[in-house]
Amino acid sequence: MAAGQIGHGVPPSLSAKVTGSFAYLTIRDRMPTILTKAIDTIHRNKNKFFEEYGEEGINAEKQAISLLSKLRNEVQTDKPLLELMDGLSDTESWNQYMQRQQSQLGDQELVSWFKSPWLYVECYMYRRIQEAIWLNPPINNFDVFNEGKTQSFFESQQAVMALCTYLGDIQKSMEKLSENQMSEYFNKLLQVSLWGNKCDLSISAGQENSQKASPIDSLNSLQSFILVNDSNMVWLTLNSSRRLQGSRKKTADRVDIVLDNAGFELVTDLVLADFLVSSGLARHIHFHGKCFPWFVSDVTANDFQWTIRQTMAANHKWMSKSGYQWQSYLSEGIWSYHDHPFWTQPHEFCDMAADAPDLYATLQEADLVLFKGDLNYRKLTGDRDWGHTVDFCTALRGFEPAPLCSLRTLKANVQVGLQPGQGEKLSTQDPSWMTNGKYAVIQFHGPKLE
Ligand SMILES: O=P(O)(O)OC[C@@]1(O)O[C@H](CO)[C@@H](O)[C@@H]1O
Ligand SMILES: [Mn+2]
Repeated sequence: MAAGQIGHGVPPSLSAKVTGSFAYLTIRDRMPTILTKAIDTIHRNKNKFFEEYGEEGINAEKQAISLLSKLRNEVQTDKPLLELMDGLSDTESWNQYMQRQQSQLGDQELVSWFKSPWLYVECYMYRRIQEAIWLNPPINNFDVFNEGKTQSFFESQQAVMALCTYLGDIQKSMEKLSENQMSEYFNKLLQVSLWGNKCDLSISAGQENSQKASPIDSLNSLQSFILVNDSNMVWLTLNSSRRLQGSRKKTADRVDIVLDNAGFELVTDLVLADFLVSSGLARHIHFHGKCFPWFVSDVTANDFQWTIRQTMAANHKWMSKSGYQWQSYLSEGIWSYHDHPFWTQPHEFCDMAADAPDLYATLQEADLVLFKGDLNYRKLTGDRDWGHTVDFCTALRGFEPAPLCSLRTLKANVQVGLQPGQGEKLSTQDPSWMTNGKYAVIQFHGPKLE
């Protein structure tokens, strides 16, 4: 059992209270750096704002920068968190969440950056960045993280082409595939989507002169870094709902993908989704993205559409073919993109049923929900100080809208569902195993099928 366990068997939230912890270093170093970069980006776009909006654009740029500099100062000096002032549809809910955090803390101290749960304050920072933009028309549609996202897409072109070619090859022989071959391809594309979450893109052959043009080639050498691999359960879940079709099931087979990052990772998710549909493993895919720019690289509706348009426009046969295919899935309603304010709120997912019952009900319609990335894992497990051998099911604390699977490379120090001794062994071999992005999990929760 983890140190610091509190009542009802639920361990405390990770927080910067613990000096030197990953949460502490993130808030002390990483978050101010992200704010500085956002400020620089706005400043670099000054001329563009002037060309588009004249003096008004320049004034908005100055105002937004001033709000972000103030925010950076609040973080660095551990000021109390402030209520949001922008009066948007989620403002009230954020302010109520702050009250909730305050009541948990008691009257002795105020909710602040280094004292409150890391998950909460980190999410809050991204909402405050957005407030600084939204409060400043006419630049209120500006995405401060857009440049990084598009750059990540362009830098991984080689890997994207290789992946689309691989998908095209599978699809040419799809009719003749045995069950075994099908499951092999499924596992490969699931793992490509998993490693797509490794934000340094080292899986991609994006580097110059690389012989390994395909991310598929790296999979074997990465295999031993997958600490929990429940992909067989995911495969069985997809196949069992296929068998049930037409009998007990009211709705068509549906897989939901709760997206994480734009750039190469999004392409790996689209390729996986294409395979699920073209192989008949799923009939519909619902993608879930963010309502506004979030955690630097997360997918918004704009990023989603942009990525598909870019793929269509590529000067590469298989890549553009994939892009056109994806566009037609969307226009035929086989694929759909959804966003919901809950994905850009700070709640642990165990709160979803009570705090976003409509979203919970939507997920309940899926046969399988894939959660991409580290932040989703933190929210699944509540970003708490769980022992490594605690069951994934225990850490989910009742969040089970449908069979679900987390595809995550480890970038934060929460990891459950390991074998006894596994965490200790890793800590000796590689002390930063939980945060260096080298390791990953494919972790499933749902009915156990044979
Ligand atoms: O969810 P993702 O994109 O895989 O990762 C998000 C992330 O970069 O942000 C946090 C640190 O700032 C960590 O949860 C994680 O490292
Ligand atoms: Mn992300």
